[in-house]
Amino acid sequence: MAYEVGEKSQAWFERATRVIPGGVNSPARSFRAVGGDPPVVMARGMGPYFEDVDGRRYIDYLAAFGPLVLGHANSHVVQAIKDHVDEGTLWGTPAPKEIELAETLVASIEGLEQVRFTSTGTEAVMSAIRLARAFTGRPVVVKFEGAYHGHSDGMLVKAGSGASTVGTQDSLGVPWGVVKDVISLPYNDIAILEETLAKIGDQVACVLAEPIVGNMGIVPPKDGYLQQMKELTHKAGALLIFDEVITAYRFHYGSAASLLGVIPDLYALGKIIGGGLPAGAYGGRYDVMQYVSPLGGMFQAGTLAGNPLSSVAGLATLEVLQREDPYQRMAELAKILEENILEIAQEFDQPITINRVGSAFTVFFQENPVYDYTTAKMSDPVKFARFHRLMLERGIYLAPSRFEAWFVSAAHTRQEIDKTLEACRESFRELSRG
Ligand SMILES: Cc1ncc(COP(=O)(O)O)c(C=O)c1O
Ligand SMILES: N[C@H](C=O)CCC(=O)O
Repeated sequence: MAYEVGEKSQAWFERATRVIPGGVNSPARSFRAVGGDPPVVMARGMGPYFEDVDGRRYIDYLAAFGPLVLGHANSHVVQAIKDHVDEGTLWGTPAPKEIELAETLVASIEGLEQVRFTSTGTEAVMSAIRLARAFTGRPVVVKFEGAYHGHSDGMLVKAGSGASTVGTQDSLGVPWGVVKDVISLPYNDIAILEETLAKIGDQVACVLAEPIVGNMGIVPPKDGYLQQMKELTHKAGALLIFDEVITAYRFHYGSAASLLGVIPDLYALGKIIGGGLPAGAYGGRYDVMQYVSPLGGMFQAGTLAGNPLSSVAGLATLEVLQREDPYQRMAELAKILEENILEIAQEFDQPITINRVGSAFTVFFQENPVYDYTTAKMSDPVKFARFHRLMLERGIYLAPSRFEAWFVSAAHTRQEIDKTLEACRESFRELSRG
């Protein structure tokens, strides 16, 4: 039985391709890496479910690429938005909700002494880098292959996520002048970082890392790696930036940095802090943040930054997370998926590796450990594409790329997990038949 995207999805997508390049507003949404377009066009989300425009239901593990830690349309978040929307949508002035959200972030993220809002994670990272360059007076950024830090020019060098599946690893339109000061190193290899900083450390403004990588699939740091990264970075006189756009509030009520015991100089934040509405933020050490305009000479701005509705949705999401503390339950459900998927794959002789941290994991279609971009790329793209389609056919929505995560949300229950495992069993059986 070959899966066919529904007729209404097809019709909507056909309309989309006429007016939107490739029919999608982010390449990560395209199905080109998993057997081709059209993708499914969604009509609504409720709890752990998606419903498409043809009325088909799916269990959702995309979580909109991370923000929806509470699942779709959480009643507390929706009510908070409704309660606030009559006051207006944007003011262009300081406003209570953005201040409350800033206070909440500062109180719960270790080392975040001040914070400035942006509208996206891309801007958050871009601004943190500019700030590090302003503070140190140095040009070079050291980042890691397969990490994704948004789509600002300098970050499209050996990037992961959508950039790695659509062949724009080094995007057209990015001038050499921008990327010549960006160095990409293999993740989890402390010797290479040490060598690099020994050679050119005095030109390095910052070392930028996803502390737990989410964009070549989930790849955790090796023991001691981040601590050594911090020591080497500081020895070179540079700043350490953690891009926690995915990881902040994903694994506990706070940053991954505090879970891992390594606090950076600056953070980039996004996704969960906007509760499903557009938001980003960067911040960290007080002395460094004094360089930000209008206090200091590092200019950064945004008409939509600190958007009242995003602030309200972010605050409501963080309130639920703090009050209900769903993290252990989410991690337990993800663990059940991990253990059973490994068993099922083995039963059908399908070599896979799973990297899981808490409620987020990636199934790599290869049997060796995955600890960097080179090993992540060994995941078989053809098998993943087939698996993706088989799961879709069985009502399970996975991100359409072998380099993304499955996110279990606070709305998932054992019932969805069991249905997912049934679908996995049938899908691996089909895969084993060739
Ligand atoms: C780690 C990380 N940094 C930055 C970004 C960019 O965020 P945005 O898509 O909100 O611009 C993303 C995801 O898109 C991300 O996963
Ligand atoms: N993996 C990316 C972010 O985490 C995907 C989001 C996007 O660019 O659409």
